[in-house]
Formats: sequence, structure tokens, C-alpha cells
Amino acid sequence: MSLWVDKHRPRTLDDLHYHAGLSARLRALAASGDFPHMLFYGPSGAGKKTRIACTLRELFGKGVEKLKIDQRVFLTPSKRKLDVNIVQSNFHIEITPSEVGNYDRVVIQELLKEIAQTQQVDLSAKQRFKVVIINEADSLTRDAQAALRRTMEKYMSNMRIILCGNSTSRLIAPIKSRCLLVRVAAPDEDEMIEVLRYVGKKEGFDVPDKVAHEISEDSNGNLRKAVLVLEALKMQSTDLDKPLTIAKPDWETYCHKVADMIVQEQSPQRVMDVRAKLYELLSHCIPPTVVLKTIADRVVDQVDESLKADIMHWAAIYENRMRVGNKKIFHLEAWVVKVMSLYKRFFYDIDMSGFDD
Ligand SMILES: Nc1ncnc2c1ncn2[C@@H]1O[C@H](COP(=O)(O)OP(=O)(O)OP(=O)(O)O)[C@@H](O)[C@H]1O
Repeated sequence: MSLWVDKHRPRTLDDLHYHAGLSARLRALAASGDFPHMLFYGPSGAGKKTRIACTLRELFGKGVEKLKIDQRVFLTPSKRKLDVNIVQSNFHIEITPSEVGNYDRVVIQELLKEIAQTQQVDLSAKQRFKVVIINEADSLTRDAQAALRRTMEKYMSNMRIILCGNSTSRLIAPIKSRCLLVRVAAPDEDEMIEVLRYVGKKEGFDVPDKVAHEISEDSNGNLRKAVLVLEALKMQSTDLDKPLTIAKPDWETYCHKVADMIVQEQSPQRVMDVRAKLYELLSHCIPPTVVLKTIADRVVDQVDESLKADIMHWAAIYENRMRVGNKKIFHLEAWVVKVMSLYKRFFYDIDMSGFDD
């Protein structure tokens, strides 16, 4: 059973519901024979990844939807092993370098070099180049950006880069100047309502106006959130007929509570309590990656500056393990334990430093 956000995600540029002008431009670029490096940016849930996937489909055809997931090991200069998950088709490859935190340069450098030096093997391929999608581009370190820039200069003939991120502000100018910048704005209220109606129709029901407005207002331009909420509401009340009495799905508040529990106490008992809550969330079909992200964001809001990066780093790692593995709950839990130990260690270090003085 897949969630509506996945089930009804547009697959082709023609299926995309809003920003029609942008879709037309992407179609023209894909047909031009002169496809550039690109940088897609915009707020979360605005439809960047969906639009990128549709563009790939336009470039390469249906074959690009046949995905494999590989684990790759990279070695840091100090011979530390980095495990990286890589999603790829015959025509493209997708990576999230922020998974490996400060070692992202190693991954960018090794992987891009490797891809750039291999020719497209599929002779029936519509394009001579492979596309490399780099997610969370705005969290690339300076080193990784410098490596990326060099690769972009050196190997253009058989590779195109598509960067995806929330904003362009943390990217160095030489990268921006080598990319076509594509801003994907959040859908406005009418556009969002149209998508909600469409999803409802596909599922065989009409979304009442009031519900559509409420959801759209609540979601702050995040279409993923809007569709998730629609699905959750529909599970609570099949008719969606009493919009005002329907309590908003409380999973966000629930995730926040879990985050608070993690910050308040770090003990085996607490891990057990948190586990129960996690099961509860997952059994309500809230996607585990969303649960992890919501909890992580809230934890990070409350902890010391020096811990934030580590906590997000581990969240990215476990998020990826979750995408690949079956037992989502194990990875969620492993992350919780990791955060608790980081947090405890932090206080321990403070105590010890006090001791030194
Ligand atoms: N043009 C569209 N028409 C209809 N539905 C869409 C469109 N774009 C996105 N969606 C829906 O919105 C959801 C979120 O889109 P997507 O994952 O592409 O957002 P994103 O901008 O990449 O988000 P994030 O930055 O958080 O990863 C998709 O799962 C899909 O169901």
C-alpha cells in the first residue's frame, strides 16, 4: 500500500498540475539537445523532486523509472569507510552527499569522476549524457562545492548535474553561474486545492470545499503535507462531512512530544517509552521519514548549538537507511538512541570540563 503522495505523484511533465510555464520550459530544454546543468530550488514540498523526475522521464523515457539501490563504500583520506546509498537507473544517479556530513567532498569527487569517465553504455539511450542528481545541495560543504565546480568545468560532455535544495544562498557563485537556476515556488491556495481535488477524485470521493481550504491553509505551501493530511483525515472520517469537528491529525504535535521526551531524559526506560510512541505514529501511516524529520527538527530547536549539526547528520544517515531497509522502526529507534547518547555525552563533557578547572 503506498501513500497518496507517492501513488498520485505526477510522472510526466504533462501530468504536473501547476507552474505550466515552467513545465513547458523544461520540456523545451529536454528536447533542445543542449541540456544544461541545473539548480532546482524552492521550499519544502513545493514539488522540486517531482519536477526533476518528470524532466528525467522527458529526457530518457520510461526506462528512467527503473530504479536500483546500491550501497557504495568510499574511503576518506584517513582510510575511514563511508557507506553511501545510491539510487540509480541506467540513465541517472541520485545522491545525498550530506549523509556523510563533512566527508561529502570525498563522495562528490570519487563518484562524479567515475561517472564522467564512463560512457553511456545503453546504446539505445536518447541522450549521450548521464544525469547526476545531488539532493540537499545547500548543505554541501565548501570543499565539496569546490570539487563539484572542478568536475563541472572538466567533464561536461557526458554528464549533467541537477542540484536540488531549498535556497541558492549557500552555494558558491561559480556553481550557480554554471547552472540554469529553476525556482520552484510553492503552489498557491487555488493550485493546492486543485491537486487535493484531483487526488480525491482518483480515490473516488469529492473533497468538500471547506476541508480543501482548511488543509491548504494549514499546510503553508507544502503540498506533501497537504496530501498527507488529506489522507489522514479521510482515514479518520470517511465522509469528510463534518470538517469543523474533525480534529486536525495530531501527528505533528505527537512528534513534538516525542522530541521533548528525548531531550528531557536519556535512559533505557525512555527509549522504551519513545519506541511505543513511534509504533503509534507508524501505525497511523505517517511516513517514517516524515516522523524522523519532524522529531529531529524539534530536537535541534532545543539543544545546544554544538550538537545541532551532529543530530541532523545522524538523522540524514538513518533516513537513508530507512529508505533502503525494511524495518523502519529499527532505524528510527537507532537514531533516537544515538541522539540520546550524543546528548548525554555533551553534559558529561561539560561536567568534566568543570572538573578540570
Ligand atoms: N505539480 C504537481 N502536481 C501535483 N502534485 C504534485 C506536484 N508536485 C508535487 N506534487 C505532490 O507533492 C508531493 C511533494 O513533492 P516533492 O517531493 O517533489 O517536493 P520537494 O519540493 O522535492 O520537497 P522536499 O524539498 O521537502 O524534498 C509529491 O509527493 C507529489 O505527490
